[in-house]
Amino acid sequence: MTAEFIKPVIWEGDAIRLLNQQKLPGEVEYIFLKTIEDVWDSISELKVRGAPAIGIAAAYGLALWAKKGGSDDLQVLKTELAEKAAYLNSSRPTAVNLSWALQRLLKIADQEVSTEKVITRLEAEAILIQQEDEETCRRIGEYGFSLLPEHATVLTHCNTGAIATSKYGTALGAFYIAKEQGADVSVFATETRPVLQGARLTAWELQQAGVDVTLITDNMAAHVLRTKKIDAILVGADRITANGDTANKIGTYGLAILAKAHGIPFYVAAPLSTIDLNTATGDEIVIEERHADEITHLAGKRIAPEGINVFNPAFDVTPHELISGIITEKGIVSGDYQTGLAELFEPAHI
Ligand SMILES: CSC[C@H]1O[C@H](OP(=O)(O)O)[C@H](O)[C@@H]1O
Repeated sequence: MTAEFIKPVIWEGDAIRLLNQQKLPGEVEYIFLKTIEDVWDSISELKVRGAPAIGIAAAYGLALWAKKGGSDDLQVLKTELAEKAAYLNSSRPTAVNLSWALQRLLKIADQEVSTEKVITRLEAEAILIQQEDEETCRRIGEYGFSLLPEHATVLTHCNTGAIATSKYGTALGAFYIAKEQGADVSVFATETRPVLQGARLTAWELQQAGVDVTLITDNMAAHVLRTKKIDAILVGADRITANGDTANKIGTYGLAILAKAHGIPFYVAAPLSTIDLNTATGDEIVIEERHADEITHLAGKRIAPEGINVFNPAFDVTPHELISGIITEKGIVSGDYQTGLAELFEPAHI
C-alpha cells in the first residue's frame, strides 16, 4: 500500500481506527479509539496530526461519544454535545480545522428534533467531512501542480501529506498529482524539529510513493536554497486569517524569509476549512506551546541538561506579504488576500 492511499483515520461505527503517527516510519500501527478521551489524547499527543486529519478525528470523536453516551433528552443532549465539543477543541489550539469540524457537527445537531436523528446525523456528517476532504485535497494538489515548472525542485516543511488529511494531502498533493501525470518533480524535505514530521513522515510518504525526495536538516535550508536550483517552497497551513497571514509548523516563517531573499515563490496549500475569516490577522492566532521533552529528548534519549529552560512553540506565523499564493480547492489566491479569501466563501464559489 503506497502512502498516498494510507488512511490516518478510519470510522468503524463503534470505534475509530487510527494510524498512530508517533510510531512512523518504523511501524505502521493502527490503534482503536473507543472513547472521546482516547480521541483527545490522540490529538494532543500527535498520534493523529495535521489540520484536516485533526478535524476529521474530532468529528468522529464527537459522533462516537453521542452514539455511546448521549442523553435521551434532546435539550440535555444538545447541551452535552456543546460541552464535549469544547472538550475536544481544547486538545490543540492552533489548527482551525478542529473547531471548524466540531462547529459543523453542532450546527447539524441543532437542526434535529429527536435524539435519534441527532446521533444519526452527527455520524453522517463526520463521514461527509472526511469524504469531502478527499476531493478537496485532490483539487489542491492539482492547483499546486499547475504552479510547478517542468522538472521542478521544491522544498517543503513538516508533513502535509495523505496522513495529515483524508487522502493526497495539501502541499504534498502537488507531488502526488505530478507523479500521476508522469511529471518529473524532486522534493527537498526538511526534517522539521522537534517532532520530525519531515524526517519521519514526509520522507516516508514520498519514498513509498516513488517521489524523488531528499531529506535535509532544518538548518540546511538556506544553504540548499543558495546552492541548489529550488523552484519553489510549498508548505501547508494550520490557520489562515482573513488577511492571509498563515500559521504553520514552526520554521515556516524563516523559510518564507529565505524564499524572499532568494527570489523564489513561497506557496501555502490549504483547504477552505483552514481559512478563518473570523480572525483578522496572524497576531491573534494562539500558538500552541508544547512540552519541553520534545526538545530536550530525541527518540527518548536526553540530549539537553536537566532543568534547562525550553521554549517550544509548535507553530509560527508567516505574514501574508511573504506569501506568493494560497492554493485552495477553489483556486489560487494571491495579492489582495483580504478580498480574495473572502470571495472563496461567496455563493458563486461554493
Ligand atoms: C495539512 S497538515 C497542515 C499542518 O499541520 C502540521 O502540524 P502538526 O504536525 O503539528 O499537526 C503542519 O503544521 C502542517 O503544515
